[in-house]
Amino acid sequence: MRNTFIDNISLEETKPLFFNRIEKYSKKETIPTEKSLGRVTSSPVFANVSSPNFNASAMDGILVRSKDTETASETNPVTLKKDKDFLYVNTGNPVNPEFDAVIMIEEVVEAENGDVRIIKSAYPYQHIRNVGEDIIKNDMILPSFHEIRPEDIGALFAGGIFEIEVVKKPKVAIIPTGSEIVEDYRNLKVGDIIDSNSRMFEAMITVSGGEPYRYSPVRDERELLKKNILDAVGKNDIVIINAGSSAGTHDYTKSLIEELGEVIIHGIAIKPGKPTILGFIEDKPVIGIPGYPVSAYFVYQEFVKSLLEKMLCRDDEKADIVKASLSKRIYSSLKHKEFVRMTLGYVGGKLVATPLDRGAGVSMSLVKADGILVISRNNEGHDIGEEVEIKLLKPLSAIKKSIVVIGSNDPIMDRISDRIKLSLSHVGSFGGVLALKKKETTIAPIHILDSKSGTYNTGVLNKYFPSGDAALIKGIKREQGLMVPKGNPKNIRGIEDLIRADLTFMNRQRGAGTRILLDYNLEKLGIDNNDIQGYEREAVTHMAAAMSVKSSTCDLALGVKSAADILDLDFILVDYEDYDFAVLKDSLEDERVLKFIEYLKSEEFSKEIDNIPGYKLENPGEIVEIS
Ligand SMILES: Nc1nc2c(c(=O)[nH]1)N[C@H]1C(S)=C(S)[C@@H](COP(=O)(O)OP(=O)(O)OC[C@H]3O[C@@H](n4cnc5c(N)ncnc54)[C@H](O)[C@@H]3O)O[C@H]1N2
Ligand code: MOO
Repeated sequence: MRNTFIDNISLEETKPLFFNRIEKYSKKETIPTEKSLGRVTSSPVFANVSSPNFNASAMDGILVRSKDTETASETNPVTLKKDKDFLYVNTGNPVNPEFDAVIMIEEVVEAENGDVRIIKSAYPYQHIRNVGEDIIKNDMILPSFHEIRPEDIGALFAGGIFEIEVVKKPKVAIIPTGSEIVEDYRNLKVGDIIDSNSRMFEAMITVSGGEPYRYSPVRDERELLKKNILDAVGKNDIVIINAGSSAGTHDYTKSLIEELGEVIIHGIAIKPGKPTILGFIEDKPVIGIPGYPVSAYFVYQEFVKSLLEKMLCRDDEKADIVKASLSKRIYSSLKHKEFVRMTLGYVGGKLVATPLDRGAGVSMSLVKADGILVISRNNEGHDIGEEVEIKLLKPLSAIKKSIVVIGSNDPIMDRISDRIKLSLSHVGSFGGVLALKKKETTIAPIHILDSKSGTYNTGVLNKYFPSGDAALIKGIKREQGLMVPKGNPKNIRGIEDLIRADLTFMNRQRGAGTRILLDYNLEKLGIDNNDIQGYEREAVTHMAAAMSVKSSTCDLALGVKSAADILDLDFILVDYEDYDFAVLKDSLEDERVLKFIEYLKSEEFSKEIDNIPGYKLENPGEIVEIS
């Protein structure tokens, strides 16, 4: 049976319908204070003892009676008799009740007979810490519903609190569902998906102050899922059911929540996360979270995190927001509110935001994201260059360190970014040149062949930066060639074979340097594009092109050797090309760019390249001026 009806209610309208039914969580437990980090107090905590609980010297020196010192001055020093008028004391020692002040040892002149002379009077209670200076017995150390921090633990111990009553961690059951979901990565069969979401939920629940309880993936069988849901509801405070939320034939979550309790919402106007289900069974919140990892992340953030915050009376944590200029146009549908993962970086003092992959299945877009752009439901998107607000996922100080790199893609960039923080966006060589022109990137990796001169990269910069404000940082030389299945079963020899009727090709997108190299070679050989099957099909990265060969979507594609190697494909060399870094001359003074150049010139980089077949170096880091 399919779920046919899915609501499309806004996130803003949904929240009160759900959260108004959630009550403050009242279960408590007493735990050792040293184990209380991150826990939430259930009631105010009052001190058992004062700190200090005696009058204590605040300095190393002598204990005196202040009235004995009243007349002391440089011209009229006062002598204090050993054992009678003063006692030696160290910082923290109790103050003998006979005395009422401390003079620091530096201000004391010691005579040979053991007496001392002082030249300054001491006022009553000078350098004495009174009983309870820090904490007085019965003072409130922490209020209720306070999240305990390391400094709180210190104060609790000082106040004699060795055990503390805290709110119990709400128990959150995670039930991953789907017959395709497996727990082991070995022997993966076609169709198997590793259960990654429930591992992410476990960590998120822990961060939110809950106690996760993860079930093993449940096969798509209605009765089995029902049994697991009932078990989870019996033992937990919140139940998350992952996947099976949509309209598939095996999506039982909604009908089971309906059967066992009540469904409040199925379908929210957000992307990703549309088929979310919110309901209650035995008054316990039950949330059906969509299966795609990115949908799972956002639905957790919007509902489960807020739920735990509300139950634990924690402040809802609001991300910091920054304004940034968009480096790409973003379209969005009026049907939903959208959460777009973005990378951020400073280019010439301006914060630039670039969207990452928007697919709900691309969990790496969350790993790479510096922030989130929320596009509201009544908004069709944003223009290139428009100023937008981004919710930060990383501190701005970390974002300031990274260099924005927009342009052509090469697997070597990931390796460089392991050393020098790069914020990478792959738009092809020409996209990089245009981004540089518009000052939206600091570095543009390019490999553009000038078909007249047969040289790389300088031609295009001469053309686009005629006033000479660009420069080229020499990068690497890489082998470009035909990627074909292992063993080259169709016996492909070179570019000339592209017109063979038994071969289908996969091209790269317009503007990609690899495509220009292809066209250059086709022209040299006098081949017409129209004679190539698949010329119009486009992959956006070398890896995507290699993947299409690996998955038999095509017979061959043009790309770099490293991509072919990663996927264990055969490779037929076409040419070496120059993969260099275009920059604006100004940024040659940017500290981050200087570090990048230094790394290209380093022994470490040269060793790294030596280990990867298909690359060679010729003066990496050298600056070529564009006249
Ligand atoms: N006809 C329609 N089809 C779909 C709709 C729709 O409205 N009409 N909505 C789409 C949207 S949007 C989403 S989101 C998904 C949600 O699907 P389900 O929640 O039913 O989840 P599945 O289809 O079972 O899985 C989706 C995807 O996620 C993977 N997955 C599932 N569990 C895990 C896990 N524990 N760890 C990692 N990955 C997991 C699963 O294998 C699938 O690839 O429905 C669309 N379809
Ligand atoms: O809304 Mo679904 O959550 O896009 O992938």
